[in-house]
This record gives sequence, structure tokens and C-alpha cells, in this order.
Amino acid sequence: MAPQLAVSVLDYLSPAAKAASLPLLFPLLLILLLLPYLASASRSSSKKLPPSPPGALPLIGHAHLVAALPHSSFRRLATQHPGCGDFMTIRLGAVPTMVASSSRAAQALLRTHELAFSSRVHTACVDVLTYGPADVAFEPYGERWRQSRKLVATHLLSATKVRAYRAARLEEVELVVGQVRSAAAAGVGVDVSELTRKFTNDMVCQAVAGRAIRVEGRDRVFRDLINQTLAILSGFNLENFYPGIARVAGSVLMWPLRRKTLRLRDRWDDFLDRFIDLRMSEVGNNGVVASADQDQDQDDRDLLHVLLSVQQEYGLTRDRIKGLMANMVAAATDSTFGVLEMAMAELMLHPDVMAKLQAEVRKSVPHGQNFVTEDDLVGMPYLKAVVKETLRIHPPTPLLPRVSHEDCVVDGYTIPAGMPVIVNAWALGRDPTLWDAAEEFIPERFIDTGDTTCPDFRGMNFQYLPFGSGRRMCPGIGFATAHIEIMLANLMFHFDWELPSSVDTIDMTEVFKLTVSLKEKLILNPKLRGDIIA
Ligand code: HEM
Repeated sequence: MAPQLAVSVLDYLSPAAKAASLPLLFPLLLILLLLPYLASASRSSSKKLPPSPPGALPLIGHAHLVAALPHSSFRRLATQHPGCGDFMTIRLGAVPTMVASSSRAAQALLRTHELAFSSRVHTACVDVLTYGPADVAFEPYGERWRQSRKLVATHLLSATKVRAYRAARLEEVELVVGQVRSAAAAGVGVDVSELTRKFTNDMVCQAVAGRAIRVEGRDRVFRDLINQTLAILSGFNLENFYPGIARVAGSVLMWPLRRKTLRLRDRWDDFLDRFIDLRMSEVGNNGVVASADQDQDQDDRDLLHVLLSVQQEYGLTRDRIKGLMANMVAAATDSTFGVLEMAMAELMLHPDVMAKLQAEVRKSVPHGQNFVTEDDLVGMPYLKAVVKETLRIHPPTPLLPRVSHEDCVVDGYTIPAGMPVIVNAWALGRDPTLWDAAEEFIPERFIDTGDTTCPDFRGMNFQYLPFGSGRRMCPGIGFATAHIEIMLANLMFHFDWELPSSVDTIDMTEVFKLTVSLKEKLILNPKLRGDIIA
């Protein structure tokens, strides 16, 4: 979904192939490019689509107007052009895409016509990397998606399961605090981005595949696979912009990307198969894992164990098990870590907010206790407000990608089946008509004062959708917030934080790879509180 939109189609060829084939390729490409463009333009002209901002060029449409941060470009186009504020049609290559930028538009799509927009676009690359798709995130809406979603919601992400991991979470937090403490003692900086990313990745991997994931650096392999998967999914893909050409000349033009994707999928296979085989040999019993009813200690079971135990009952193929495992780790890691990174960056930019948060955390922990536990979090409304404000101003998944699976009339516009639809959740969180001082970081807006109602992020407030809304909304809210809150609280409890002497301020430049994170690593100097028991 996250396109390097301005990339030329020719970038797909190797330098040698490019040189040899340019004279022949160019006219051919031009014809091929024009055909689907004209065909789709004439098809869509018979429907009344939302207005388009001016400036579309033949062949590439609005792609040149969409920069590296598409959420920001979409908002600029929506606010600058009259009539585009709610819905607009952006043409990316040959593909018309509807973008919804207001709370009213989000509500129309995600509540009034929710069912019609409850699928996602998937391409051949997505299918290869998601085993079908056989995961939760890309699987089209239907019976199989419902079954997969129920499996992960019950056996990985339910409140009971999230609670069951609280001891493991605290153990991981202690490891991180130990590392930061060593850095503080040595007077050196720590890479907060790396620490929080590793913390999230380790916890997610453990919940999905058990503690053995950490043996011999397997968690690092998992992370590398995810990084490469996100790079492919967020990079330029001819199929996303010129599906007609991809169909006609796909085998030639898409070969380099396809080869890269297949190689990556082989690495996923190698990794996940070994893991599944190992688990089956460990449980013995001819590889038959105890069923949910037979298993005494159900809360502690990781997702792989559960999937193997219900494999026969649900008719799960091995590929589907692999798709679900990979999907959970990929969906959970960067989004959750992104909030921790951005929260720490905003706190550094707002020392008054950091001081207020530290005061709340430090006073809520009983005297003599040397870590914040999850029981202590109950008395920390400001911590929760800081997390919510971070999610408002920096939602890690800024765009909600959907596709219409039937023709649908929305607000007088006819959206044809198969049209990609994007809700710009980032724009909603920064809409000045919905939020006072919308661009400012003010956690107080999320403190419930009794006379105002604070927006909640559970998908019913259409001005604030960091986790999406409707049946495709994020199932990992409880899992994510549990990790973010306990880690942030402990970072505030144990340490004071300073910028390295070589730096004046935090560089908030973002990069977008389906999720958003800081472009530069967040390096900070921790100072250990004098009064804390080591
Ligand atoms: C702060 C952290 C997170 C944020 C901000 C976030 C945000 C989102 C958003 C915006 C969506 C798309 C929703 C829509 O289309 O309406 C989504 C989907 C999803 N998220 Fe999260 N997420 C986070 C953490 C997690 C975690 C921890 C997990 C799992 C352990 C997870 C699993 C998923 C899955 C499986 C989907 C696809 C759901 C579907 O299509 O049915 N997410 N997330």
C-alpha cells in the first residue's frame, strides 16, 4: 500500500536489460500503458466518482503529487481543493482510488456502508508472502477470514491471554531497564528506537511461537524477514498502479519483483517449517498436539501451539498456520514499537509533559518497589492520556486500506466493486475543525474531566481511528496498549532523559513503510534516578 509512487516502471529492469531493450520497449510500454488507462477512464466515467484534485497527468495520474508520506500528501490535496475535503478520487497510475479525509466520510464508509468496504486489496506479491492470502490482514472478507480472526482473537489477543503474558512482559521490561541502566552508569547514550523495537519484537515472537524463538537469534531472523516483507509490500509494484499491464506483460515486467518475492517466501518457509517441525517433535505423541480441552495450562500456550492443537478441527493447512504466524508478528511489531518511539520523542520535545508523567508514575509505585507493575498502571490516567495523544498525532498505521467488494452508493457517489478505498486516519487526528490546537501535543485533552467526553480509540469515534473501525479494525488493541504502557511507565520511573550534547532537538522526520516511524534513530542519554533501588 505504501507506494514509492514516483518510481518509473523501467526501474524494474536491470541496467543491462534496460539498455538493450529501451528502443523496443518504450513504444510497447506506451501502448500498454495507455490501453488500461483509457479503458479504466472510460469505465469509471460512466460512474459518478468523487471529485479529483486537478493536476493529474496522462499515464501516471496524481502519482507525482503523492510524496514519500502519502498520508500527508493526501491531506494536502484534500484541503487545497474545494470539493475534495470529504471524498476525492486520486488516480495512481491507471487505478482510481477513493480517499476519505473527514470524520463524516470515515463514518459513511466504516459505519453506514461498513460491510461493502470490509475487504482489502491484494496483489500477486501479497498472495505469495501471505500464503494465499491465508492470514487475517489480507484475506478477503468471508467465512475463512472470520475463522482466522476468531482464532487469533481468542487464542492470542483476548484479555485473558494478554493478562497471561504479564509476567513475561515484566521480565522483558527488566531486561530493557537493565541495559539502559548500564548505559546510564557508563554515561553513554541508548538507541531508544532499537531498544523498544527489540522489546516489542521479542514479546510478539514469544506470544506467537514460544520462548524457543530466542534460541540462536531466531527472533532476529524473524525481524529481518518482516523488514524485507514490509519493504516489498510498501515498494513500487506495477500491479498496484497498472494492473492491466501487469496482466498482459506481467511475466516479463514483473519478473525481478516476483523472483525477489519468491526468494523471500522460501526464506519464510525454511524458517517457519523448521519451527513447526521442531514444535511437533517436542510435543511427541506422533506430532499430535493436545487439543484445547485436553490442555491443562491453556493460558500459557503460544499461538503456534494453539494452531497445531486445532489444526484438524478447523482443517488448517500448514500454509495457513504459517500465514497466520507471520501475519501476527508483522502486524504487531512495527505498529506497537512506533508508538513507544514517538511517545519518547514527543516527551523529549515537551519537558513539562515528561515531568508531569514522571511525577504521576513515581508517586503511584509503592515505596520500596523497584519496578512499575501492571497493577500500578491503574492509577496512572496521565500515562494513558500520553499514549492516546501519541496515537492521535502519530498513528503508526496512518492509512486504513480497504476495497469495495460490491458496487456501493456513498454520499451520492457510485463506488464500483473492486475500487481501492483509503481512510486517512492521520488526517482525522489532525483536523483543526475537530481538535483544538490540532498540531500540538497536549495529553490533557484525553483526561476525563467529567464535563467533556474524551474520544476513545475503539472505533466508534470517527474523529479518532488509530486502530481503525468496524469488522476489520485492529484486533490487537489490548495486546498493544499493555506493552506500550508498561514499557513507557518503567522508562519514566527509572530514568531522567537528556538529549546527547551533540544534538539540539529531536528530528521528527518520518518514514512510511505501511507503518510510520522516525527516519533517524532516537538516541537519548539516560540518567539514573538517585533514589531508586538497583
Ligand atoms: C499501537 C499498535 C497498533 C496499532 C496502532 C494498530 C493499528 C491497526 C490498524 C489501523 C489496522 C487496520 C484497521 C482497519 O482497517 O480498520 C490494523 C489491523 C490489524 N492489526 Fe493492528 N495495530 C497495532 C497493534 C497490533 C497488534 C499488537 C496486533 C497483533 C498482535 C495487531 C494485529 C492486527 C491485525 C491482524 C490486523 C488486520 C485485521 C483484519 O484485517 O481483520 N495489531 N491495526
